[in-house]
Parts: sequence; structure tokens; C-alpha cells
Amino acid sequence: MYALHNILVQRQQRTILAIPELVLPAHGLTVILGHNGSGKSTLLKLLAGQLAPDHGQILLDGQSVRRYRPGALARKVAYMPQQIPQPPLLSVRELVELGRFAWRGWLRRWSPDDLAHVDAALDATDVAHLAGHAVDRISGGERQRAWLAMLLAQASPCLLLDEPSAALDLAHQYQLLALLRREADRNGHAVIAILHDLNLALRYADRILALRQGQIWFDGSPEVLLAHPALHQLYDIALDILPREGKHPVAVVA
Ligand SMILES: Nc1ncnc2c1ncn2[C@@H]1O[C@H](COP(=O)(O)OP(=O)(O)OP(=O)(O)O)[C@@H](O)[C@H]1O
Repeated sequence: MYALHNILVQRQQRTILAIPELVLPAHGLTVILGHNGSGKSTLLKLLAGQLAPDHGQILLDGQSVRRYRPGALARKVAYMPQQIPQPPLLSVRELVELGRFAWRGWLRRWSPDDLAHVDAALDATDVAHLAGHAVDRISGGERQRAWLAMLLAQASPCLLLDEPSAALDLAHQYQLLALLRREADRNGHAVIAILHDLNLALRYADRILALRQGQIWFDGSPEVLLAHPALHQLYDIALDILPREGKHPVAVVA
């Protein structure tokens, strides 16, 4: 799906992202980890076509991501930025309905398929009970789930999510990751999400991409990451890995 070649992003003569080659296939759940400022959001913005690299090429299904028309891109990729904009005067349902725009355009009438996508997205993110509430009068975590519902209604085969669990309570974090896992298991679907919770990543990801100072420090499975001889470099803090009988191991600060 994505192929990146010779990517360089620089700000004020400083390289903030340098990726010689990276391929992200059209399936699976990839979690991006790394320190604050390691370049995670920059990478996601490049994939979403929100930012152009100073050098290099980002191909989405063989075509430069910046050359897609907005509608065509939205039918392939749905993007949640780190700071979600607050659209005024919309109900949660109206926000989620915006997700269908990529498929409907301005002129076509609502189809039963559009409505089914909106209802399913409201249910999947546990915001159906808030459908009539104004988006600016719900909590931060509820807004994050409503925004995710809009992306699900968009029904694009690739979800790009920048810290989608940041505002969620513990139960909703796990519900979210289980939902992303299901999305990533659908044929031809991929989820690429930035997380700060190593244990969520270890439990749900197929692939972990860890950035360090704008470079890919690790790219592989959670199992291989756990066995990394310099795992402490992930966050520059020593970690203990606790095995659990029949369950995923957990990482704790040593
Ligand atoms: N517009 C900009 N101008 C100058 N520096 C920038 C700009 N955008 C990002 N940076 C710098 O680039 C680096 C990478 O930023 P980025 O937002 O990609 O990090 P991140 O890994 O997503 O961090 P966090 O975990 O804190 O969200 C940071 O050092 C940041 O200060």
C-alpha cells in the first residue's frame, strides 16, 4: 500500500525525520512508538498527505500521496490528527455523517448504505447514546471516540491514527484496540496508530515501528522487540518484562 523512498524532513536546518526505505502493506495493525519528538506525528502526516517531505517519495498504491484529489485520498485513507479540531454547532451524529462525504459528494442523496455505516460506527465506538449531543458539549474522551466514529463511517481501507487512545479511560483504551484489531483483520484493511502505551502495543500490534531521533530504531514484531538487547533505548528507561502464564507479557519500568 505505502512505499516510502529516501524521505527527509527538515526544520530549521535540523533533520526531524530520515527514512531511507519503508513499506507498509495493506493489512495488519502497525503501532508507531517512540520518545516525544522522535518524529511519529511527522511520519503520520506524511502518510496522510498533510505534509510534503523535503526530499523523497511517498507512494500510496503506486501514486504519490500528494497527487491524489481529496475525495480519492479520503476513499483510501482516514486520518485522525493528534489535536482533533472542534467543529462547532454539530451533533455527534452530524459529525459522524461527515465521514460519508468522501462517498456521497454534495449532490447524492443518503443511501441505506450510508446510514448503515453511520449507525455501525456510532455503535462500534460506544457513542450512539450521545448521537444528539453537541460535539462541543461532550467530554474529551467522548469527542475522541466520536471522531473515530467519523473515520469508521468513512470506511477507508487504511486508518491513520495519532494517539487515538490519549483521552480514553482504561476500559475504552482496550475496547479501542480490540476494535482496531478487528479493522486490521479485515481483508485489505490496515491500521497505523501512534500509541504511548507499550503494553497496548505489545498486546495488539502485528508490527511495531519505533522511532528514535527521527530514524527507525526498530521495525518488527512485538515478540522480537521484547527480546531486543537494548530495549531500554525505546524510552531511555530500564524496563522489566514480566511473563504471564498463557497471557501476553507486560513491560514495567524497572
Ligand atoms: N513546524 C515545525 N517546526 C519546527 N520543528 C518542528 C515542527 N514540527 C515538528 N517539529 C519538531 O520535529 C520533531 C518531531 O516532531 P513530531 O511531532 O513528529 O514528534 P512526535 O514523535 O510525534 O512527538 P510527541 O510524542 O510529543 O507527539 C520535534 O522535535 C518537533 O519539535
